[in-house]
Amino acid sequence: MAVRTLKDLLAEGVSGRGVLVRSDLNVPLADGEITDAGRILASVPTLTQLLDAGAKVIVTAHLGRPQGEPDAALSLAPVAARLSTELGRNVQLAGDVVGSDALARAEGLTDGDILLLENIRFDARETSKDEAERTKLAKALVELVGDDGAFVSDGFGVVHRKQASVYDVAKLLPSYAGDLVATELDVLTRITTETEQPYAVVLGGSKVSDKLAVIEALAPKVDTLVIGGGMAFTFIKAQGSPVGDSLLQEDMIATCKDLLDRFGDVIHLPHDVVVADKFAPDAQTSIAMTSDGFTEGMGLDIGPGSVERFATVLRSAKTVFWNGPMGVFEFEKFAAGTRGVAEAIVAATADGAFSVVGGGDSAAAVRSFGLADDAFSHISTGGGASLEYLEGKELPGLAVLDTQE
Ligand SMILES: Nc1ncnc2c1ncn2[C@@H]1O[C@H](COP(=O)(O)OP(=O)(O)O)[C@@H](O)[C@H]1O
Ligand SMILES: O=C(OP(=O)(O)O)[C@H](O)COP(=O)(O)O
Repeated sequence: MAVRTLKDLLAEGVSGRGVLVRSDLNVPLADGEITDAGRILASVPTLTQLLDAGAKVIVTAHLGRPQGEPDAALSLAPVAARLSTELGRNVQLAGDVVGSDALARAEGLTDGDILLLENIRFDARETSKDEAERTKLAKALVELVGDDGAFVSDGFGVVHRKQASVYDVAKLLPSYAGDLVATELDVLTRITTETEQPYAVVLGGSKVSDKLAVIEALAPKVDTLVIGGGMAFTFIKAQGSPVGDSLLQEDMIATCKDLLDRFGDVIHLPHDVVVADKFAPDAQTSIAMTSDGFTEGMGLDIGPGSVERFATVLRSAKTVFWNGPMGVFEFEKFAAGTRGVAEAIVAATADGAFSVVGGGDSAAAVRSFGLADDAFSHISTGGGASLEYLEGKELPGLAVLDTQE
């Protein structure tokens, strides 16, 4: 694959040119406050180089999953403020995505200025399945940077999405991979080409349908597949136990049953879980064995016995990839599973394993436990993107950068 890089663009010269940068600034928020700025910090090197070289930088990014219309709770305003601090420059925030305010601000940029567009997913065309609709939005983005503009794809966490600001726009402008995308790919290439056994993958989190879809391709490649978090309950249900009001992907129960039949020796599921009477930090909790299941409440963490078992397999792994918290770690009562898994991976890393933690919330979790970034071999900004790469799938946001030279 031949991809032009940021270095190539800087060598061509960007002074006075409009450069559209797709970053992944999808950071976790609590009461409007950023709880982990990892993705913002990771976007800084590419942006700084472009600004120092005199580009007029326009950044586009998403926050959460709004339903194609403005949602004040998912405005990028807190992100613009934090990015200003990290860059040491004023980051203007447009009041819209590609509307009159964005256009006026883009026209007003001078060399070395930076503008952040409002949450791109406020525009329904961003995630449309209809290519013509996505192309219309991509064209509006191109208009903001002008005819001699360029596109830098730096949002690694979103390169697995065939979306207007990730994929379609790259067909319309000279396009380059940013430094973050290049760094992340280097690490993932190492995991896939220099994989030392035992190779363990740990999956959890709440994006259940996305992640169940990767297991089929991943299971034959790994020695151990540890499954916790919201992911686990569809498997537990497939084993025949009730799971109360836990996260459940009904239409995947049969698939999970089939996966267990074929990869039962590789897949490790929790045998106990922490059940809460409500989704709240002060919920009443109990431990349920998954062989019995539970009819009331919801499973919000793996149980203590499962933490021990998972930790034992992970401590002896030589390659580990982890995406998705084991429980609702944001509430202290449900953080023990994620903390236990994190500590086991740290111990394996200290013993020489190559470990990668990926995903916005997974990275936030390990930092919230006070574990140093260098306790792991790499903390990736992409969870789903990394998983799809490890699965061997073509990532649209990368494939579109291929110049086939
Ligand atoms: N059992 C569970 N029930 C509901 N939510 C869960 C459960 N376990 C984990 N989560 C939630 O999953 C979220 C992270 O999921 P996800 O976005 O898939 O991870 P990442 O961002 O690391 O890729 C966290 O906010 C966490 O609270
Ligand atoms: O948070 C993200 O992915 P992740 O949870 O897999 O790390 C990315 O910003 C992509 O978001 P999306 O899964 O809503 O497309």
